Amino acid sequence: MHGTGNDYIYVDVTKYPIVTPERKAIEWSKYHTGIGSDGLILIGTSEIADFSMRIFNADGSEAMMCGNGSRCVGKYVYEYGLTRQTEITLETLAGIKVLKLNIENGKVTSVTVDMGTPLEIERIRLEGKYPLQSTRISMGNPHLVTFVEDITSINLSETGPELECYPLFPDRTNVEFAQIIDKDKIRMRVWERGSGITQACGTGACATAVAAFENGLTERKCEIIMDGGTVTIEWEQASGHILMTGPATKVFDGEIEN
Ligand SMILES: N[C@H](CCC[C@H](N)C(=O)O)C(=O)O
Repeated sequence: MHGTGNDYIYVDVTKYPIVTPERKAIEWSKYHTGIGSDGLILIGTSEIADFSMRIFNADGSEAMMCGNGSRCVGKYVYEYGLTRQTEITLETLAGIKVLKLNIENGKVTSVTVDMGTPLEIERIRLEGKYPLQSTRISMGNPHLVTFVEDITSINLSETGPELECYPLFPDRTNVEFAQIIDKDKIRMRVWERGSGITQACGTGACATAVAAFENGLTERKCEIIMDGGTVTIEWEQASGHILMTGPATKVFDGEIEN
């Protein structure tokens, strides 16, 4: 399944337990010898929510949260008959998220996720090879957002891995570059911690929207246009919560030796 092109392998571990998800994420994410994906997402039970989700990047590292993945989990549990609810709570390492499913003809076409509040927001000046004025934001997972005049001038393959491992981030970070198109429209590209350049990043879209508003560049609600598609982010003034709305798409079902 994918959310705006950010594709993961989804496994219902209540039916198909996976003993070494770190290893399987590496093995199955490979494009020529595996399935090919940005990582592996495990759907499970929860004592404190309707379902649980764990997300492993393509390098096997486990992350706290996956925005695009959470939308696809909502689609999965509804369309595979694990629930008839259209509002679902999902336990993640970044806390419980609330999903509102948008259903058309029995299919989940898009999902609105309450991503909670941004945990840390800090403007920082990077020194050295990339002297940048950036904003560090945690959505449960770490993000470094840098606004540029022309996003096509950024060589993400070169800058991404350098900034992912910048000394300020002991656990590495996701890296977003963004260009303001309008007060409610941002073009963003992402180098993801543990997966490299992906088509989109849900938590990264949230971080980008928060950084833009904090820097006075946009309104509280805006579209984040990424390589693989667009999500709508609203940072609610009353609750302080961030709402992310975007598509969820199933590509195929398959079987693989575990
Ligand atoms: N690479 C991220 C996890 C996946 C997040 C992203 N795919 C999303 O949609 O939020 C990290 O290590 O924090």
